[in-house]
Amino acid sequence: MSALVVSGVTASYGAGPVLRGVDLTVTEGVTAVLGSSGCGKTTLLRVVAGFLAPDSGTVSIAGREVAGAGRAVPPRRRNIGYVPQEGALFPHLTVAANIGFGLPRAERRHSVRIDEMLELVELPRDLADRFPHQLSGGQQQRVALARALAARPALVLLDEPFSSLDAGLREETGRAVARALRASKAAGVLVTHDQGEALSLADQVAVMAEGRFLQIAAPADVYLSPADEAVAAFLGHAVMLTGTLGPDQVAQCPLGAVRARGELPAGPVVLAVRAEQVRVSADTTLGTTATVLDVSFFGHDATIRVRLDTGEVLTARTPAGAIPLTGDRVGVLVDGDVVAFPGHAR
Ligand SMILES: Nc1ncnc2c1ncn2[C@@H]1O[C@H](COP(=O)(O)OP(=O)(O)OP(=O)(O)O)[C@@H](O)[C@H]1O
Repeated sequence: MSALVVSGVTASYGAGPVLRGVDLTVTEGVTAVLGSSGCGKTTLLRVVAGFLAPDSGTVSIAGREVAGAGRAVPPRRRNIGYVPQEGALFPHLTVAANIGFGLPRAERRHSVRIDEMLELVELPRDLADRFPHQLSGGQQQRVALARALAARPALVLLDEPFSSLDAGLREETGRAVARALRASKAAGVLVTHDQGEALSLADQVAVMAEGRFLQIAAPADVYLSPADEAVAAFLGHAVMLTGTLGPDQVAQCPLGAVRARGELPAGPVVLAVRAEQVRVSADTTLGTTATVLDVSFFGHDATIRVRLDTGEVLTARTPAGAIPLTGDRVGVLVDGDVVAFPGHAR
């Protein structure tokens, strides 16, 4: 049985539609809803949680329809947990009382269940008597998840739960939260605009733009086989180049001859060139000549923005090493196959 089935959902706040026909099935594991700011991610969570009624479509949780034609099961009866952006723990309650708040009244004082939940989210038991302000941001988010999981929900909704944490803590907390969700057997829907977070933590990534899902697939599939140009451009910040594909699946484009991935008919194509596929060489006799516009050094690697002599601007991500300087003349090459889509005849 699916933990969540969203079918043909449209929703609005009175004005124009925000969700424009959304379908999503979550069976188990973590599903990341990934999209840029304002595309409707939080609105979808609100509809699933029962804080906003859909204008049309249905929502079923663990096999039971909770929203649809004339039906609106209230949030507390939906068998879901909710983890908001900044945990929203009750400041005047201890960790144990916060976690207990998610439990039926009879179970609230059972420290066994509270200990179990602390263990599940990988926090030491001696944190039970602390107050939220005595915890780090990452610990607070883990307690918020423990509270959400305490009542054994079928589904946990997480709305940008790591956005207030710094980079290192974010990764560590994200992994711990994903482990706890899997161990609890609750399915999770994680809303994020962070691609790395979505690709690394989720079993399924649902890419949203303007109130619709563009693609729902495993992380490697959305990255390596994007459904369309919009998904390709959004994930991995690909640069789109137009080209002409020959019968041998080799396309001629501003970067010279590049091999197109997949089987496309010969003719105009759009090529999605990812930064990690672009290589910059000090030897201008290699590849296509370009001028370095700027360099961003990140320690483990660097990104180099170049302008080809034909005018196109693209970004190369290279290991830190021989990094050129702004204004240098370089040769630009492409490594590996490039994702291609049918182009438009001009
Ligand atoms: N309470 C509201 N009343 C009116 N419009 C709203 C309300 N909440 C959100 N919106 C609008 O609905 C659209 C989608 O908002 P939503 O919060 O779902 O986006 P999001 O993808 O979660 O964005 P973010 O990543 O910035 O949180 C936006 O255009 C927003 O301005």
